[in-house]
Amino acid sequence: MAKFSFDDPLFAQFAFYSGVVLMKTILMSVWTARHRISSNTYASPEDCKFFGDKDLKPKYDNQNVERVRRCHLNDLENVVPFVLIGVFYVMSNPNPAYALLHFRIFAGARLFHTIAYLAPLPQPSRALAFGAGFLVNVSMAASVIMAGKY
Ligand SMILES: N[C@@H](CCC(=O)N[C@@H](CS)C(=O)NCC(=O)O)C(=O)O
Repeated sequence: MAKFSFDDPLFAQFAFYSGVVLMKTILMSVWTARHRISSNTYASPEDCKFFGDKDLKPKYDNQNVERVRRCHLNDLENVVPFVLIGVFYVMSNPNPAYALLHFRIFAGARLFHTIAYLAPLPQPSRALAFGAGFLVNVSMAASVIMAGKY
């Protein structure tokens, strides 16, 4: 069966979970914009002029906006590596059940990380969610390095 085709169940599962976490990451921009508009907090003079009144000045210290931005950045630090490593991981012929477990744990951990960050939930809930996703990425990267060693 051709690799990198949706006929390959492992690739289709990887694509599904990648799509979920990438969609979540993309939507963080919308969530940031929502907080910016509701609090009149814009980072650039032209945005202040366009969205606010003419005397509005740029602001960088709104706690809600900054929290969503940190959450978005954390997604970029973890979701982008997941998708990149995952491509090589799927090519390395992993055990399908074990691979699916990796994808599910990662997606669940990242969704929970967002809830924990935005709610916010008391620590160590966010740290545990980050740790679970991080370990999945490390495990997949280790498998890729082992499969690719020369
Ligand atoms: N870039 C991260 C690296 C460590 C990390 O990702 N920690 C997790 C668990 S505490 C986190 O949610 N950090 C908050 C953040 O990135 O804003 C940081 O500055 O904290």
